[in-house]
Amino acid sequence: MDTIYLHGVRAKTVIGWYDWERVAQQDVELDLDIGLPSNRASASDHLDDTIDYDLVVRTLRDELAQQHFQLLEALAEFIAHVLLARFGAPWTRVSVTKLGILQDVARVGVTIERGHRS
Ligand SMILES: Nc1nc2c(c(=O)[nH]1)N=C([C@H](O)[C@@H](O)CO)CN2
Repeated sequence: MDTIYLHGVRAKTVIGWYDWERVAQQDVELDLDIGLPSNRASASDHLDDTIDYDLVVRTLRDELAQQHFQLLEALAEFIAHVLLARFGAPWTRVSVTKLGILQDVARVGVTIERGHRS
């Protein structure tokens, strides 16, 4: 399966288990591997035959800015659902990272895989 990757995508959302985290948006970093429904674009050289990664980033930033989550797991699930249901990806691996939220821990995050990879 051919894939698109988008690594190090910054987005803003309300995310956190604790009340103090839910008063403002935080920056999160997304690492996305997105399976493509076909490899048609390799031959056709046409954007309509693939998943537009620019549209993926704009869609996710817009959606996340309007949502709120308690856990990184739920945020990752939401993103995976958008990629599978709205963009037609057959498979995705989604990593979501909080930056500098824990003392002396640079990055903490969650990775999930959804769909089927052929
Ligand atoms: N498995 C998880 N553990 C924790 C999460 C989470 O999203 N998944 N979140 C928190 C807090 O929100 C943390 O970011 C700040 O203390 C704690 N544990």
